[in-house]
Amino acid sequence: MYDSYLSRIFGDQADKFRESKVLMVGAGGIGCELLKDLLLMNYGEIHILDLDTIDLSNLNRQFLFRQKDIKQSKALTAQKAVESFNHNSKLVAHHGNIMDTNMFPLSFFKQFNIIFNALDNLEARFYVNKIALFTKIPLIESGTSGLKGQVQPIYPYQTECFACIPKEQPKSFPVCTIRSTPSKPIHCITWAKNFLFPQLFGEDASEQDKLKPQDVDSDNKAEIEALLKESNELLDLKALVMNAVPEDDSYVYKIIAKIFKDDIERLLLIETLWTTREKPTPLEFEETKAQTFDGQRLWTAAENVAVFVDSTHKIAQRLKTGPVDFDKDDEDTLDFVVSAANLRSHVFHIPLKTKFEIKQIAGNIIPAVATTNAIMAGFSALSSIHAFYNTVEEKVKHSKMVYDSNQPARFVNSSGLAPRNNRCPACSVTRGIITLDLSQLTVNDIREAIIAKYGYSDDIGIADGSRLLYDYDFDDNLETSLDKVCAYGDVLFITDADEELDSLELFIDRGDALELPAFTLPKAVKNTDTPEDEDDEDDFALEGEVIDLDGPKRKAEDEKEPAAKKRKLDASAEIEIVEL
Ligand SMILES: Nc1ncnc2c1ncn2[C@@H]1O[C@H](COP(=O)(O)OP(=O)(O)OP(=O)(O)O)[C@@H](O)[C@H]1O
Ligand SMILES: [Zn+2]
Repeated sequence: MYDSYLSRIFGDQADKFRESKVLMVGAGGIGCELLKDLLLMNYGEIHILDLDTIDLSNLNRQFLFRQKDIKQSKALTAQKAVESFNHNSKLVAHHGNIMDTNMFPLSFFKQFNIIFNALDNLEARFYVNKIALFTKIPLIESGTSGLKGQVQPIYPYQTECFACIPKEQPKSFPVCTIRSTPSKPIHCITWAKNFLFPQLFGEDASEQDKLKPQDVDSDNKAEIEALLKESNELLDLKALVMNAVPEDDSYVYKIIAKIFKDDIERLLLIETLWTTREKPTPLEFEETKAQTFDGQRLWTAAENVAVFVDSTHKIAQRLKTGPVDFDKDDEDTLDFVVSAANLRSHVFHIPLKTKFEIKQIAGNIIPAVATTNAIMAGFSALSSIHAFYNTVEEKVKHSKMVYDSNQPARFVNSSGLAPRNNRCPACSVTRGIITLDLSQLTVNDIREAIIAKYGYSDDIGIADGSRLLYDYDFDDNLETSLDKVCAYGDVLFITDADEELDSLELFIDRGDALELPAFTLPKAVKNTDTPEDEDDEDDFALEGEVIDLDGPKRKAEDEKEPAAKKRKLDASAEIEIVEL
């Protein structure tokens, strides 16, 4: 009966769902919705993969989970939760990190017809994108951020991949703004969370961590000296924290005096800093009772001192049993960041903020909206029907990118898929899978095999990720067994020193005998232009990020298509301090 509904909606395609195996990566906000949708489409086999366990804060929108499931695996719980639904799909749950190549080697991915991403970070998204390129499996990428959401079907090498359009970098501030001349609340919050907190409570601050002149990128000699003195004295204060005893919190006042008074007085001596800026006022304070206050209202300077003492002393005690990291949901660490940021704001005549406001900023919180997740999961599931057309041309022609905007006139928008960007660091490279037994071969064996297979000259470079294994001037490893220098799941990068043939990326997969992918390597494109974007998809350093898939960098072709302009995936911008 239900099958006939499906056939009415999807026609012949419905049969194909039943014969297909799909992988869903991420069983969070979008994943819970998507799993239900995939079941309703009667997919033959659905693999649910997530590395995490359920948290109380997930329950408001991840509707497959209940209070009793807290701390349980998301993947396994999601599977159990839907088992009771009326469905015909075979379900397989995997509790693990998608980037774990031991658990999920390339052969694991090869069994799927479609991969659905329902992830929340760039690193994993880039990784799955790369896997999709190696395996040529269609990938349906999705993401939401508050009311914004997006679904991008990716047909490897045919359409824009996840790395084709540069991603927006995390918001960053110059180190001098953070350390010497803040002018906005965010500068003070960043200072408290990313500088002061790790300095006082971070794990191995030691002599080696003392700031050296070369670490400070400023032309102002006096400023450099002040910063050096300031941060090296801070390490002495850390000793006070480490040696704190429960009954005595007086050391915290020494910390306050140094950070909010002495350091500020030192900064004031550098006249050049204040020619165009308002001068800070060193903090005058009295010792008060350590305590906390209601987080919805603004605290006075004296109240912030009381909270600073309370939270510092509590964290100091906790350090005795293990490291303490900043976490927006950890009251002590949040109180510390709130009071430290506010005291700094007070000193620099910047408006203070409530604990509630600072929690949003320091925790990079953009509230997740269950409805946006449900809508995008629905489009993600629906997009998969195009993957069943017979020809690539048809698949691409019918597929659409879907995204919403908060403009009431047109909440949901779509546009055709853009072709791949021939400058994309991920999909403009020739890629293949090499199968071999690492323990049976040396670097030289692989070097000779590659040269023979693709017609490179003798002068090639072989790197594993960013580590050089061989080049003309570096042959130390030639006789080294490959299992000493590579692992399954690594990617070998082959370059032609003569620049005759194109570079090549080979994904190392486990196998009995050496097998190299068969293709004719294109001639190298001698590119003399400055690349528009140096953003390497292998640069996995970004976490919690704003992804603006086609912000200002997007080029003319989309100018004609304003609907395709604003596409964001998630927007939990981690704040970074950069040196200018
Ligand atoms: N490398 C990875 N391997 C497997 N699962 C991952 C990986 N990275 C992220 N995930 C999972 O993707 C899901 C994304 O879901 P969602 O965006 O709702 O985040 P969340 O962690 O559940 O919620 P919040 O971030 O709001 O606390 C999470 O369940 C997360 O565990
Ligand atoms: Zn690409």
